[in-house]
Amino acid sequence: MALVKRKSDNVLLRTALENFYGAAEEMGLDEGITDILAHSERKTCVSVPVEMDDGSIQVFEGFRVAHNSAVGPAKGGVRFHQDVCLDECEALAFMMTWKCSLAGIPYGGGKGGVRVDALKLSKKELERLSRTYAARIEPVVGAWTDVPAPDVNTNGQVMTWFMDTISRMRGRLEPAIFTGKPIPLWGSKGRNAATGLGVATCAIEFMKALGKDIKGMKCAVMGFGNVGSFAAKTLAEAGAKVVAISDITGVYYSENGIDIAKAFKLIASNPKKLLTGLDKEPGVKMIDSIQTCDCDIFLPCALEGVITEKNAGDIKAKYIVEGANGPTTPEGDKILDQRGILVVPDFLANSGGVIGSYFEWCQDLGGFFWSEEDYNNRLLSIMKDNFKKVWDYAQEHNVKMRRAAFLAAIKRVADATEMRGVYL
Ligand SMILES: NC(=O)C1=CN([C@@H]2O[C@H](COP(=O)(O)OP(=O)(O)OC[C@H]3O[C@@H](n4cnc5c(N)ncnc54)[C@H](OP(=O)(O)O)[C@@H]3O)[C@@H](O)[C@H]2O)C=CC1
Ligand SMILES: O=C(O)CCC(=O)C(=O)O
Repeated sequence: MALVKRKSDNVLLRTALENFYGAAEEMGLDEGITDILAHSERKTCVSVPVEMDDGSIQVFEGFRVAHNSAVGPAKGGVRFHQDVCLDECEALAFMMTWKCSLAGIPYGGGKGGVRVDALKLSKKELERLSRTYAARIEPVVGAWTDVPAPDVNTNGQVMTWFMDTISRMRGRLEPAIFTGKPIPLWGSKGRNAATGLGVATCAIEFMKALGKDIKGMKCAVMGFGNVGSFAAKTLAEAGAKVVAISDITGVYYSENGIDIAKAFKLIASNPKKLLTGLDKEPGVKMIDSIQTCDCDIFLPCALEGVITEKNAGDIKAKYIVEGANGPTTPEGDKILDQRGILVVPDFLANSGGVIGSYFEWCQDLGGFFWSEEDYNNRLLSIMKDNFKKVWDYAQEHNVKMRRAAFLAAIKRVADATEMRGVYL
């Protein structure tokens, strides 16, 4: 029977599936294996009732998806955001499978989330939400089954509530179920900065591969959360000029470069970690769109679907390094390609986070912790090797880096699936 391709109205799932099917077809992947890999192994939906501070009850929707575990346990973050839905979690879990495969680490893909405007919750409400979500997904997570981590609006504190709740339920400490934990609680020195450091390292290696120097290059970083802030910091430290940064309060631009250390101080002093007030700094002004601002390298590090057919034609950057998951729609991608704008794809550029989580998981299982220097040296060495692998393949076969990365990533999972058999 001919392969019936899955479709979705969700932009992220549609993008992920289209990219996957395109690569699977190009590599001549068996249709049965293609169909297995186009589906998720497990999709869990839970309700998350929370007692609010005013005594009322609100019920939120929660999800956890394990896309594929042929290579190893599912691995991927948990997102708290008002747009979270099952299709979005599935798309992100799907992309985690390819990310872990490309990175050469022993995991499949997972992702989860709660549909909630996290910024509207008090700390106590956030704790109750986190603990109830953890309790409800308890049957499907574990150090050898599915290992969650931070993503949008979750952090080390949330991972601690998750870990503590499940440890209490199981009557034993379960540190290796969650990564991205604080350092005193079985976390790793280096994990907090790992994703942004990896994104910036890809940008630096990218410029090197093109025979250019990152020093003085104008960079615009969208999103100043975990990924964007450390990407901007690393780029600035490497001598790049970070001309624009943004968060939900707007886009801050300075042609002389934003003082990233000041931006860090500002978010540290803001209860919601916002950049409010940065425009009061000398030379900084607010602009409308970071996507189309004047820069050499654009690094989307916030949310998905921000480069589309509506703005891809106006992008001034010549290079894009995708820190966020799924920032470019297939239509946007086509326009970037026609315009000769080169893109380092998300699941290569932002893989430093999950590679760092893998280090933390290894350390938790062994109860032996590394220095930050060891952690970063290993991380950078893997990131540079992986960038080179994808770059070289793309050059040799005259394909885009996104296609090259998909081809390499799918092969490892398809081989594992075939060798283990389809009855997983
Ligand atoms: N954390 C990790 O280790 C990894 C994360 N990723 C991906 O990176 C991306 C960012 O994640 P992460 O940094 O962890 O999330 P955070 O929650 O730490 O930060 C998200 C940032 O995006 C900003 N943001 C949200 N909406 C908008 C918008 N419409 N315009 C501009 N900025 C916006 C937020 O602003 P504000 O603070 O004002 O809300 C915040 O600065 C996501 O796609 C995530 O899946 C990928 C790999 C690993
Ligand atoms: O650290 C991890 O396990 C996963 C991080 C993540 O969610 C991602 O890479 O998108």
